[in-house]
Amino acid sequence: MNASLPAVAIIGTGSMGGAILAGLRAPGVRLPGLRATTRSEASAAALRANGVEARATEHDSAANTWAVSDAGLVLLGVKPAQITTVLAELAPSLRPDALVVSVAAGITTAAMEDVVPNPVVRAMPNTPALIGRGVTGIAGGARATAAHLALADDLFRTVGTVVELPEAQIDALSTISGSGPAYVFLLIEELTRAAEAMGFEPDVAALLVQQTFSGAALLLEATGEEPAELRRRVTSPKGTTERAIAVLQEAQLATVFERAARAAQERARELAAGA
Ligand SMILES: NC(=O)C1=CN([C@@H]2O[C@H](COP(=O)(O)OP(=O)(O)OC[C@H]3O[C@@H](n4cnc5c(N)ncnc54)[C@H](O)[C@@H]3O)[C@@H](O)[C@H]2O)C=CC1
Ligand SMILES: O=C(O)[C@@H]1CCC=N1
Repeated sequence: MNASLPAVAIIGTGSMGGAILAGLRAPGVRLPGLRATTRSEASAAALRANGVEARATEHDSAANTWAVSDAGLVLLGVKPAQITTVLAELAPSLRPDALVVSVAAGITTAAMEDVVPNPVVRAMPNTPALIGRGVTGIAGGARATAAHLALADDLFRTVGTVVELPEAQIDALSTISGSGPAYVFLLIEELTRAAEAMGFEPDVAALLVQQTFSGAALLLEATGEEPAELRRRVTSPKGTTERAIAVLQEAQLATVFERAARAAQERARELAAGA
């Protein structure tokens, strides 16, 4: 990945902020500065041990303002409930031309624009970003120009694929790809449990299931075939898979994911309302 970015500040370097930090430190990404903050001193120390300029907010009330003072791009990786408070804290120290990018679920660009005069982009990445295989939806707020969206696109392309879409669709995207890795891991957990119930030792069960998931995902990617066609090739007529698929379909698998996604979307609306 080749990208040239302005100085970046990551405010809240946890699972998601940390994944993006890793992308920014990949070979081929050029940026004049990178500063990161976390709440706890222990995690800031871990970042520093890894060569990152980092400070913690717990005993250092200037940590966040220090991080953003020279930044042209400010990534907010704190929890949704903290976004407006943290932005209000940053406001006096933000460069007027700095682009603010938030990955917080539910929090709209309008809510952030009420707190700072800067351009704002809302983004929804997912955790495979940690290995450069994320997919991120991005949407610009009222002050974001095409150049700001291009900058956000460059940022998230360091950790995978980027999709630009209207902000009204970001919550929906979050229910599919933002939360999606958790759905996949739940399926892996449950199939592993089934393998153990069939008598396999836990390590063998884990190996069988993990290789099956990663093999199937890679097969889908490598062949470019439709998943339904790949499933058909496993499901021999009158064979064993057919029986298993019938049981899964009886369990209303066809609707359960839509219901799950709608529940996640409702929670995003609650987060937007501050609940
Ligand atoms: N985990 C995921 O799969 C995804 C998370 N998100 C969003 O990412 C955001 C963070 O979520 P996670 O990374 O999962 O949480 P996390 O708890 O791992 O990270 C939050 C980070 O913020 C730091 N922090 C807390 N208060 C702070 C402050 N005042 N100043 C600076 N840093 C502070 C914490 O020390 C921690 O490092 C949330 O808004 C979430 O909606 C978005 C997409 C996917
Ligand atoms: O669960 C959450 O709220 C965040 C947003 C999408 C994935 N994790």
